Amino acid sequence: MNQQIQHLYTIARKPERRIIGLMSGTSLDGLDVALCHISGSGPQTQVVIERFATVPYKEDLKTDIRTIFAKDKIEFEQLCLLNPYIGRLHGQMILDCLNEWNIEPALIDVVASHGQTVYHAPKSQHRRDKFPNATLQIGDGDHVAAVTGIITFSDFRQKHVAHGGEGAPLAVYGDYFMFSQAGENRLLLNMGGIANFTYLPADEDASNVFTTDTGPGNTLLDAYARKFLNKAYDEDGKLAAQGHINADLLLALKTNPFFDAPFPKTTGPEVFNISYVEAAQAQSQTINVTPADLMATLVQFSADTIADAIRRVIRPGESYRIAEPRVYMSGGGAHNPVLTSAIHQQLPNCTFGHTDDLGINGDAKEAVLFAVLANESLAGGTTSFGDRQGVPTVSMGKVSFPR
Ligand SMILES: Nc1ncnc2c1ncn2[C@@H]1O[C@H](COP(=O)(O)OP(=O)(O)OP(=O)(O)O)[C@@H](O)[C@H]1O
Ligand SMILES: CC(=O)N[C@H]1[C@@H]2OC[C@@H](O2)[C@@H](O)[C@@H]1O[C@H](C)C(=O)O
Repeated sequence: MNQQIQHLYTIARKPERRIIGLMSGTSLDGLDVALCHISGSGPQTQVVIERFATVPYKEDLKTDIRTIFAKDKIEFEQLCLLNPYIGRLHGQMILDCLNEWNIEPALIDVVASHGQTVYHAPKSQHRRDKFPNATLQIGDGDHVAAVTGIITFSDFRQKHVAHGGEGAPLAVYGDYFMFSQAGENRLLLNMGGIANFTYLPADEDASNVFTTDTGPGNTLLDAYARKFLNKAYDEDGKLAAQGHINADLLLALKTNPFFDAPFPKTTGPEVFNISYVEAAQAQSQTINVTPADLMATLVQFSADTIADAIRRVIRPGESYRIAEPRVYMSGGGAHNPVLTSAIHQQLPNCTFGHTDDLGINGDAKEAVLFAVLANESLAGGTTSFGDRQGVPTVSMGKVSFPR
């Protein structure tokens, strides 16, 4: 037997694994690196985050990624070059973290690498009959494995697509395994570039669990922070707090079939970008709105579309009806007080917490998700989520051996 397969087999049989989960999201702020101790699998999964760091991306890397990121037309050479480049860079970032944490790479069982999404195209978006749902993540796992010497799981989303899903959100699996709690209706709301939530019913019935994107989280706020402030984001919503919501623009922003589509659904910056806002401004004759008013309106746009989606779950008479949900926030948007208080106002019947209250750092949650998915591929894979669309019972992640 190939020694590397023997090694993988040994790891799969361990009662507890040390897995590094990696996530580089749509905000392009950096690589989230979560070193997790994981035991059990499926609903018995137990995770302890041993270390966590966000390794910030340098400006030139962000610029390189933005040349192809969420763009319909790109230079193919750039895509081809970035694929190994990001893989190697992520590998090096892992080594740097381990060095800082004084942990030998040999003590890590596997790496679970999401890579960088460069284009997301569910069928509802591309609308080209003969093509399936599609999504593309780069930063090839072979390069991560070669640089770190650690077996690497990567490219998690393709199996989901292969079984009819949109390739996202995958949070449904990790959220159910880590956060489902009998007796409490929970909504796990993650606000990254794009916002999504997982519904976890109090009866823990897996066949009713799902995650859906709700639309923009921070992606438009960040785009205009770069434009107006020359900063990566509007820190603590300071600019937004100075503005007034423009009702006409807000209405135009909310006019998009994505918001009426059934759950679960996904989207990305391919749709919600500066051109989208400019089209809404033209349509609502609000091109002269001030930067502060635009920012205030965009925050309200994120808050309203998040709250509208959640209301569809909790409103009496709807099929997903639930009572007294507690909303646990995570992701960078949870640090924006203007955004969070707008959501609180929109959902007066919900109580609010943070995933940190449940033992998982909200900034690490998505990186932890990929560690959990790799753990599931190694040692689990039997939990069924029923026939609900978008939650196929599959093992995810392709294996790259270091040699
Ligand atoms: N103090 C703060 N004030 C305002 N916004 C903040 C603050 N801290 C973080 N953010 C926002 O959070 C973003 C980063 O969020 P996060 O890392 O969760 O996104 P991501 O994982 O890249 O996105 P996605 O989940 O869509 O893939 C920043 O770009 C910024 O918009
Ligand atoms: C295609 C893609 O990368 N989607 C991301 C993105 O970031 C948030 C939201 O959009 C979510 O659908 C997904 O990530 C999380 C980790 C998920 O799959 O659950």
